[in-house]
Amino acid sequence: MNAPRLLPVAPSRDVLRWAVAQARRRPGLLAATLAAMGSAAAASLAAPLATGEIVQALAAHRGGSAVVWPAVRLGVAVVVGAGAVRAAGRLLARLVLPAVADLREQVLEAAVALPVDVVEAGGAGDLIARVCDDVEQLTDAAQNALGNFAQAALTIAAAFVGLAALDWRFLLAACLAVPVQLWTLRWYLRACRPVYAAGRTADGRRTAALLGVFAAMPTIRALRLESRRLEVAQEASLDAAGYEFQATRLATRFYGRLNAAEFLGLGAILATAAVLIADGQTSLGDATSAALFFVGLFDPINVALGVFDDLQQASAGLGRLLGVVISTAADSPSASPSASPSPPRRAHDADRSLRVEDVCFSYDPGTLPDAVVGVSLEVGPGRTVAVVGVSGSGKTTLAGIIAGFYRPSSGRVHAPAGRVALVAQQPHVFAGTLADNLRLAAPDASDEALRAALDRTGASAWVDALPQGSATPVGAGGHPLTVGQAQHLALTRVLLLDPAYLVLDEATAEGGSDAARVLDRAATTVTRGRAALVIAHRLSQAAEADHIHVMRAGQVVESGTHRELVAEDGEYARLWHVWNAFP
Ligand SMILES: Nc1ncnc2c1ncn2[C@@H]1O[C@H](COP(=O)(O)OP(=O)(O)OP(=O)(O)O)[C@@H](O)[C@H]1O
Repeated sequence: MNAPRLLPVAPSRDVLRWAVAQARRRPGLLAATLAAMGSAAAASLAAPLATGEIVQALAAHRGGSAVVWPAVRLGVAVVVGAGAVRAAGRLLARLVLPAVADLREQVLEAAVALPVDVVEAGGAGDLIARVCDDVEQLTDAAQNALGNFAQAALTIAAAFVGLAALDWRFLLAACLAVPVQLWTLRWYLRACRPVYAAGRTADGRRTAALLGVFAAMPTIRALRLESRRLEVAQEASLDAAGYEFQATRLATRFYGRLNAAEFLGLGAILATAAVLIADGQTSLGDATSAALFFVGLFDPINVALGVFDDLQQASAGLGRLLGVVISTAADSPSASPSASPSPPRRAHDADRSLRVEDVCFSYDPGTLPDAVVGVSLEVGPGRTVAVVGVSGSGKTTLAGIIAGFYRPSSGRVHAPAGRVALVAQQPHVFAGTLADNLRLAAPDASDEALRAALDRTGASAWVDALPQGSATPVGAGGHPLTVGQAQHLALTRVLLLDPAYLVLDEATAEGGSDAARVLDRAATTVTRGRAALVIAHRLSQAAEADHIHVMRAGQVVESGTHRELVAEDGEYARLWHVWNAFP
């Protein structure tokens, strides 16, 4: 079995660039957030200083009145600090959550635009893990870890300033802990990075394995493959759980080493205090404040280093999310079917034709032969070109390539006037009302516009007969639609979308005879005025087209008008005679 080709991950510099760009978009909010965090950090200095003064007053037996003012300052510092922390949390949420929401939308948009073969190559699990788990992780980190980290960093900086202000030797003593902390952090980051990266990938594989079991349930049951498939899913789950176990073990060792650093630093400060007090170079109050500054560092340091866990994972997730956006921008033919930048639009420009140039495609290069081999064709504005051929000749694959679902392995599709819309053989009906299904193409369309489109394609007759007309729920769990009705709906949606290019893949093939005539008329209405490529199953459709290409084994073997091809007496003529004998 081929290993899945997972979607790319954006490099760290792109992640950083994205984060900086987001911060720059809201400079006022960023400044207010930093100001609130700074106030909270400053307030955290006041409490140890006031406590030191109280200790000094009590030690010097200065009486109860000497402790009142420091006690008041202590109370004010606590209240102001708490208020500033709350304000900073709210401001930070307003700063980062919209950015995460924007990214989520971009990723969803990009995921929908990804070529089908790219999604299939990585397994749908990879994409789902990114769109669900990574977004959740990033939102969580944006709400908690980021704020906690920034606040802790400012509090640490403030405490070091406080220590230096009391006596530079206290600062020096506290700094003894720093090399151990930095070494611990360096060790931890090096050790946990590959574990987290592998863990996220294993999560993706686990999701893919579980999805595989659910998607193939009938086949699994029919072939009695339950135990084998469960084994595969179990292996993937154990693999993912193994990485979580490794991460927990690393975190435990990490906190153990931090405790050792704290012990070292506090011991050094107390020893320094003892020497300085004995020499009369510092007071008991200042020594108390210094010790409290250092003890006050325990929490923020643990928080700052500890949330690296979350920030690391969020940054890995961000890289994976940006990877989806980047890969779509770089690869997706559906975002722009042309490999080269589109020239500016020019009305009535002869160069607005849909051009397919020497396109090849294989569903599994190296294993399967090309399903489309060196196909070239052109569809001018307002023209209808038909593609015909026996089953398996490559028509549907060609339609998928032109619509941007598959990336050609060579050659290119050039669609200079905009996107290519596809009406597939079996269009999907989305869960929602029938009107919702139409509004997918035109979210702002009024009820009147929907009605006009339904009238034009002739679908209003059966839509009005539905229990609640266009407000009838359809799709999964809703009113069932026939394949013909789903195609009719898809054709109506094309009118609302109004694309320059249209590919109809046997859109009318499934209809019964009366329904087929209605759908044929709808198809004619919809293709009018566009460059339309019709994958024609019914040769009566092909006969009306401006030009016809005949495919065999992935190649175009004949081209011409209906009249020319019948006269040529080749493959098309043979198909046409068979069609007339057994329409
Ligand atoms: N998802 C797929 N994976 C692998 N091979 C595929 C896949 N889909 C189609 N093929 C193969 O590609 C070739 C072209 O198939 P395609 O469906 O494009 O032909 P078609 O002319 O549209 O056939 P039909 O008229 O029956 O829909 C066939 O050999 C088919 O078996």
